[in-house]
Amino acid sequence: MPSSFTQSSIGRSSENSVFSSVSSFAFEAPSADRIQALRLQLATALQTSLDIDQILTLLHRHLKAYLPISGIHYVNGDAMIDTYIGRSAKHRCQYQLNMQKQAFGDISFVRSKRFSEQEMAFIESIMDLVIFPLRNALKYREAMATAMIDPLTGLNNRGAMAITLEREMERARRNEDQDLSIILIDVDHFKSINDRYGHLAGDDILRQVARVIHTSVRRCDVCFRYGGEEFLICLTNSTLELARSVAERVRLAIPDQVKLADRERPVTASFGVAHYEGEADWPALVNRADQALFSAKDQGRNCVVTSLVTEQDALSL
Ligand SMILES: Nc1nc2c(ncn2[C@@H]2O[C@H](COP(=O)(O)OP(=O)(O)OP(=O)(O)O)[C@@H](O)[C@H]2O)c(=O)[nH]1
Repeated sequence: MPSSFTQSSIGRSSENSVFSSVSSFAFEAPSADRIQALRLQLATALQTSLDIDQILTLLHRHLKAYLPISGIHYVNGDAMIDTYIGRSAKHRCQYQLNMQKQAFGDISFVRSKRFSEQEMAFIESIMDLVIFPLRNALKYREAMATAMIDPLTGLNNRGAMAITLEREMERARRNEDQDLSIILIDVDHFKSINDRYGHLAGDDILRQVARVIHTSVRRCDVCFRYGGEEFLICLTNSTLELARSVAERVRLAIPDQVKLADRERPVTASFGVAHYEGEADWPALVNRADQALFSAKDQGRNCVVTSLVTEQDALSL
C-alpha cells in the first residue's frame, strides 16, 4: 500500500463552500476516542468487500450512527459509475477522491439540512479510509471486465457467455412465458482464408465479422466470440422465428460488409438457431444450435438452419 496518502488528497468541492455558519441542529463532535473506534470499525468493514455499492452501503450505515445523512452519491466518469445509496436530498458535501495524482471519482454526502464546518471536519477525519477500498474495488471491476473480453474482436468471450446464458436461462425458467433464443455462427471455409491470405488477414476478417454481428442486433442482445471462427448471439425475449430473421439479416450483411483484400470472393457464414426449451444447462442449449449449424454446413453453407424440438426430444430435456 502506498503510504503517501494525506488528508489533503481529498479535495473538498468549492460548491460546498457556501454553508450556514450555524448548523440547523446540534452536532456534537465525537471525542477523539470515539473517532478512533469508528475508524477501526469502518476500516474493518470496508475491506470486506470489492463491490462498490456494498462499500458505499457500509460507509452509509456506519456514518449514520454519528451524523444524520440521507444518502451517498458516488460518480466516476472514467469507470462509467453513477450510483446512489440511500435517499437523495437538497444539500451535499462533495469530495474529489485523489491518490498519487490519480482520480478515483467524486463522493457526495447528502441530506435535507446544511452541513456545518464541524460536520465536514468529522467526515474528512474518516475519508482516508474510504479511498483504499474504493480504489481496490475499481481495480477489481476493471480486471473482471478485461477478463470477460476477447482481445481480438472486442466481443465478450466464452467465459462471459457461460455466465450470461446461465443467467438468461434462469430468468426464462422463472418467467415461463419469456422466450430465449441463441444463434451460433461459423465463418465458412475460414481455414482456406488463412491459408490463402495469411493469419493476420484471417484475424482482420474475424474482427470485421464481429463488427457486423455486433451492429446487426438490438442493444439488449449480447454477442460473444465462442472460439476460433465461431460466434454466438444470445437474444432475450426472442422467439425462434425472430431469432431466425436476425440470423438471416446477419447472413446477408456479412458478404456485403466484410471485405477480403483482393475482393475476389465473398466471405460467408453458416448459422444454427435454437430456442430455449427448458434445457438443464447452457451446453445442452448450445449443443442444439451446434447441430443446426452442422446441418447448415451440410446443406452447402451460407444458410440458416433452426433446431426443431420434437415432442420426444422435449420429454428427454
Ligand atoms: N486467423 C485466425 N485463424 C483462426 C483463429 N482461430 C481459429 N482459426 C483458424 O480457423 C480455422 C477453422 O478451420 P475449420 O474448422 O477447418 O473450418 P473452416 O475452414 O471454416 O470450414 P467450414 O467451417 O467447414 O466451412 C483453422 O484453420 C484455425 O486455425 C484466429 O484467432 N485467427
